[in-house]
Amino acid sequence: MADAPSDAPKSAAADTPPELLALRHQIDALDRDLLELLNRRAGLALAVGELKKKEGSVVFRPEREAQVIDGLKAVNPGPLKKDSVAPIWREIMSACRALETPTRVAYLGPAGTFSEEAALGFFGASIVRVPCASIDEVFHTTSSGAADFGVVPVENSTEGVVARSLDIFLTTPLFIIGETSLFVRHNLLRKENALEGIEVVCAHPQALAQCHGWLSHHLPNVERRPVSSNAEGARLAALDPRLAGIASARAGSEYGLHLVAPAIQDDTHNRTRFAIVTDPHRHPAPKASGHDCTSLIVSVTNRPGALHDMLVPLKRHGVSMTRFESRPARSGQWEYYFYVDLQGHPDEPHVQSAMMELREVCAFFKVLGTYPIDVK
Ligand SMILES: O=C(O)C(=O)C[C@]1(C(=O)O)C=C[C@@H](O)C=C1
Repeated sequence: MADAPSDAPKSAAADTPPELLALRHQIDALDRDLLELLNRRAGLALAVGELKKKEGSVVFRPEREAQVIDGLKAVNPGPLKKDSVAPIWREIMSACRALETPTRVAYLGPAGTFSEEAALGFFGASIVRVPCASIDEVFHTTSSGAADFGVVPVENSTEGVVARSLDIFLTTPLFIIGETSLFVRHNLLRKENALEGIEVVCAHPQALAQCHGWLSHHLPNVERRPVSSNAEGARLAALDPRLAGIASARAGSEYGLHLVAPAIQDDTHNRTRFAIVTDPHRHPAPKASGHDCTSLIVSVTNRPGALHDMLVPLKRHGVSMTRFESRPARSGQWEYYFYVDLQGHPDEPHVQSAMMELREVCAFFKVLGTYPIDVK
């Protein structure tokens, strides 16, 4: 006779093959060891925090965090992938940092923007989020002291520079202490799971431009409405079924929208680079980490050979230029500001000499910051 069905739920273990159970047992034991080790690490971070408080020095040390990650990647024996090291240790250091002091980070909000994702990617999740309504507000919130750091987009691999950020860099008292970049995957989001019936697509102008080809092909007669951020577009789409937004999948789940069409950006390798800014009166420039970048804005007077003269000191001292961007100076004279990234740190003698000579030939010379190159 068959057994009478029992109402009692079967224990998960009863169904699990013994081999799997044994492996999970080992994982559980290691997780407890890891937790113990992480707590010991957190205790040391707390002691570092006390020391820093006594000395009156700042908690966040981007160069130290970059060195910790670089060092671990170099000795990682696997099978954990090298690329997994940075995100794991960023979170560990974020949690340790939060024990020392809260880190308030301003970025272009609302919740669900790529800027928020960049902030979390750089600082880890243990931060106080300060979403702002515009790039201008991110700078303002950071310089007023309402946030310790600001995260602003500076360039996109499809669309080029983020002009507003570069223009503000010209006059802001803030400086750059870090950089991070993100793969930007745009998705069409909507309340209804269909393309039919969409009357307006709302997104940040950069996102509309990055999806121009897809929109022209699939929604040729639909209005494209620029809004302050992609997450704002998603928020609006959640309020009105005639609207669709273009934003991250995270923004879609944040606002309860269907992902009607995934990855609609024209360039599959679409990346955005962000700068991390802070107030130099409250935070010192990062020390040399061994893999650094120095960002400058310079201009030269409009005369034959001026640009060539600018490059000579870099060549003479063997300093690589990894970025060269021009923006009109708005003088009406066809004059330009050049946004230049140099490889290295001003504490390195060859970089210092090149910068001193460069300053001599420039009509305008501003150091935007020096910081560890993004470690992934
Ligand atoms: O080494 C320090 O200065 C610390 O405060 C510790 C620690 C870490 O967790 O490793 C935390 C925050 C800093 O940004 C750098 C590193």
